[in-house]
Amino acid sequence: MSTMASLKTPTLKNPSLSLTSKSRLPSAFSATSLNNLRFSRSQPQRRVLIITASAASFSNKPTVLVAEKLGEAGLTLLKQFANVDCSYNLSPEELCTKISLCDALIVRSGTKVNREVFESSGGRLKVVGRAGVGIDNVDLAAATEHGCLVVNAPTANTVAAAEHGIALLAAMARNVAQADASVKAEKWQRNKYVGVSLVGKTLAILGFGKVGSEVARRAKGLGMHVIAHDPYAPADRARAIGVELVSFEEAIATADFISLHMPLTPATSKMLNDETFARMKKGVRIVNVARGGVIDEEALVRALDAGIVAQAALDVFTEEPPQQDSKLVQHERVTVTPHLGASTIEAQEGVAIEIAEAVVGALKGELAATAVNAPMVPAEVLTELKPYVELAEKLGRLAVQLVAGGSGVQNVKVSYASSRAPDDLDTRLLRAMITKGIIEPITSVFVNLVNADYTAKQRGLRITEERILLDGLSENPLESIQVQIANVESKFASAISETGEIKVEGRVKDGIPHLTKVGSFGVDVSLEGSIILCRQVDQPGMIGKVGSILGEENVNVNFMSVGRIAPRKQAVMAIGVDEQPSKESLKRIGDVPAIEEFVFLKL
Ligand SMILES: NC(=O)C1=CN([C@@H]2O[C@H](COP(=O)(O)OP(=O)(O)OC[C@H]3O[C@@H](n4cnc5c(N)ncnc54)[C@H](O)[C@@H]3O)[C@@H](O)[C@H]2O)C=CC1
Ligand SMILES: O=C(O)C(=O)COP(=O)(O)O
Repeated sequence: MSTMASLKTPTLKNPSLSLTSKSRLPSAFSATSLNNLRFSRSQPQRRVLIITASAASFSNKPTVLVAEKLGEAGLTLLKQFANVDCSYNLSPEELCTKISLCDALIVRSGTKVNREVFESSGGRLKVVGRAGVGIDNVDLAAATEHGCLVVNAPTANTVAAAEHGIALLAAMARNVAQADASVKAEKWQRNKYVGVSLVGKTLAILGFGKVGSEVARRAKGLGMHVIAHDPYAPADRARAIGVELVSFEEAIATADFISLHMPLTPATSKMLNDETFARMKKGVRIVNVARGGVIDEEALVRALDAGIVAQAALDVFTEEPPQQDSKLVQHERVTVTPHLGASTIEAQEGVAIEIAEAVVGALKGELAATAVNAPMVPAEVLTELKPYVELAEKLGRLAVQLVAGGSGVQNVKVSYASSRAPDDLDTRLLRAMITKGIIEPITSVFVNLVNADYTAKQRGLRITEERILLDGLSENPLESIQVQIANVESKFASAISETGEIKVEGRVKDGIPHLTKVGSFGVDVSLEGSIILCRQVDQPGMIGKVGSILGEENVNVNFMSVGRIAPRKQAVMAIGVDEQPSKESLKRIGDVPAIEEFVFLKL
């Protein structure tokens, strides 16, 4: 590595590096990333960047494909921001054809959003909104690989699902559906439909999350003894509603009724099977408003026929709709509904609003609070981290532009100096933005919070993080962020630190990100436009000379700062500019005799 490479280094070979990468993006919204700060302030340079990137499409509204019925309130919200295409009952082929014209897709449980959908989108699809909880119909791995955010609506249908669970429980215990069909068939079978009581019976809730705990609360009101199994549920939440958390074994062995409320995952798939049915209390009754796949349906038929399971009430099925001749559906002791758990007027309005807000927010570039395949960061933390998110991306962007052509970037070290305890500072967001800043200027890949780690890994980029714990208490989550790129040469030799890495450091001042160190030189320039870094022999009049070259071309200088080793020795001058200087002006700056090297960096 040469630490004194190329005195009088020429200007950046391709000063429009980051523009070029953006202009390859298929949609204007790709350019917004998950960080909308660049649109929020009046920063001429950045506005130019976006407009140049995709002038035509930026003026257009994004297109949202709503592939399943969504409440009116949600549609109204969407229409204020986007072109909304409500196309229900699309075949998989039709969905794949349409998707390349869409920036967002909203589905419920009836649409399979598989890998083909993401591949067919040609990179345009930026958000999939699941208007409900379960995301087992969305291929999350494929979404993440394609940088597509998946958001859901996790809370608005909780009560509806819990109420349906209770409805099924009571209807099953008293044979309501069977008796209803019998009366309508002009029979009057009072002895046949004698039921069982709920009071005093043990109900085991499997999956003590949002729905499970609401079912528990209601079942307690019915006088049931409620136990629950959930490996991840906090015991105090269970205790608070008088529910005992027990092992899976104890739950299934002691329950008179079992109600399922876990997500469908590889771990929960066919959790109830021949083996587990065999360990249940004879005559157990089962309710499933979670997902059909958590039960081995053929095993359930066997358990019903063997009398192990007395009755089942099912809202969900492995295949939806199930086959007409399904033994399970047709079984006399099975009550079925067509996936109605979330289907109340109230829940559907709530879900529609929840998902519309999440999708619009994501399209605007805001960080989603209900992201499924990206870190979920609480809103208050997001607000606090916002300027640091911008700082992180810009430091990454600056650091990579300092790398000399031909040196592959592989090892990046990020140091966060903070007085917060490590648990109090979530750096995933910052790491993702540094990754974005590093990768985007040198590739055509679009990086966001969703695919940052995946993209870094794909490209062999290793990002290690270090926490520097500062003494004392500070209101700021972070004091500074430092980005170092190891084992590379720099086109601006002064950016190489004493230890041989390219080093840039920054901090947030009054809500604005600042560059505070380049190599071993302290500087102070706000990261708001682009930057010219010059190394010079420290002497009076330098700021004036460079300033007047830029002034002649009407390039507005927003900040200048000089960091020197010692008076009249070497110094690094950082100049923040609002407009991009012409090549001629940059050359004239390079020709100033005292300037030993310089570089122009786009933010
Ligand atoms: N039928 C319908 O229309 C509706 C169905 N649902 C389904 O209900 C289920 C629960 O939804 P929410 O309560 O909102 O989700 P949630 O995420 O709040 O709760 C799920 C709970 O399951 C637990 N869990 C995970 N693995 C488990 C395992 N191996 N054993 C036991 N528990 C386990 C989790 O720790 C979590 O506490 C989901 O599958 C969802 O898709 C939700 C709404 C409507
Ligand atoms: O939210 C869920 O997980 C549900 O199962 C509800 O599904 P739906 O939106 O009614 O197709």
